[in-house]
Amino acid sequence: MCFKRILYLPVIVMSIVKTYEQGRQVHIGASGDQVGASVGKLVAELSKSAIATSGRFTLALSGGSLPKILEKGLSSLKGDLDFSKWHVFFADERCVPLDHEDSNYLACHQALFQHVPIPREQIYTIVLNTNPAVVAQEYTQQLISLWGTELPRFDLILLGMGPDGHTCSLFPGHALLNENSLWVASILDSPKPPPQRITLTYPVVNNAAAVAFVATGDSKAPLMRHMLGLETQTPSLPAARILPHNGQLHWFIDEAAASKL
Ligand SMILES: O=C(O)[C@H](O)[C@@H](O)[C@H](O)[C@H](O)COP(=O)(O)O
Repeated sequence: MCFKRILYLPVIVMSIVKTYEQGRQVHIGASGDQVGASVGKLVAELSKSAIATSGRFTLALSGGSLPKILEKGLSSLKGDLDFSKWHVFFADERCVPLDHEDSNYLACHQALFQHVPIPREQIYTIVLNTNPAVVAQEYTQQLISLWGTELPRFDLILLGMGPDGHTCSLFPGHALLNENSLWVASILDSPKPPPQRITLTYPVVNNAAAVAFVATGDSKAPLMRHMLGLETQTPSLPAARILPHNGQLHWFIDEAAASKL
């Protein structure tokens, strides 16, 4: 009797990676799960290489949909990563208590921090004050506690992009787009609620060793050509002005966001 051997191979569907203008690496995933898995893989790789060269991994996280997408990539972060060497900041944060439903810290806690052993004192959270400018000054001191007076150079900053082209809390047409001296600025009139926030500024974000945007869904599709340098718009939208001077720029998007490329 002849038995036919059937080999069942796991189907590993990888994101498609393409290179666009000025070296932007675009990773297109078929689903949110796949986008999350690819982002998780990058975080794991950069964590390992940063810890090998400098003994620590400095990361900044955003709010919006990013934490939940990152959660989908958690399995890439389990394993041999040394979370005791992680230092985590927020690319922007809403001026609300840490246990408020609008807090980016809370969203990141639920999606990531509660699952991995990052020392709590190495997760740099805002100290709330009625004056957001004071919150920004205090947060700057927290950056100084790690980098001294040198311009911070994050190993990785994870960003989202709003359908209006904002990123961090840098909104189109806002005066903060011209902020060149502060590392962390406050905003009182964010068009996306809540209105009071703090945000890293361009000098810090563009000094990162790597920046990765995570953008999914149809609402992001009309902006992608501009974001990847294929179409100019004057003035450039805030997210399109993120071009690290001496670092990598990644975009992790799903097929919906990629539909107009
Ligand atoms: O705190 C915030 O509001 C964010 O940090 C913000 O910059 C966000 O990343 C974008 O608005 C994209 O949000 P979505 O991913 O939800 O579209």
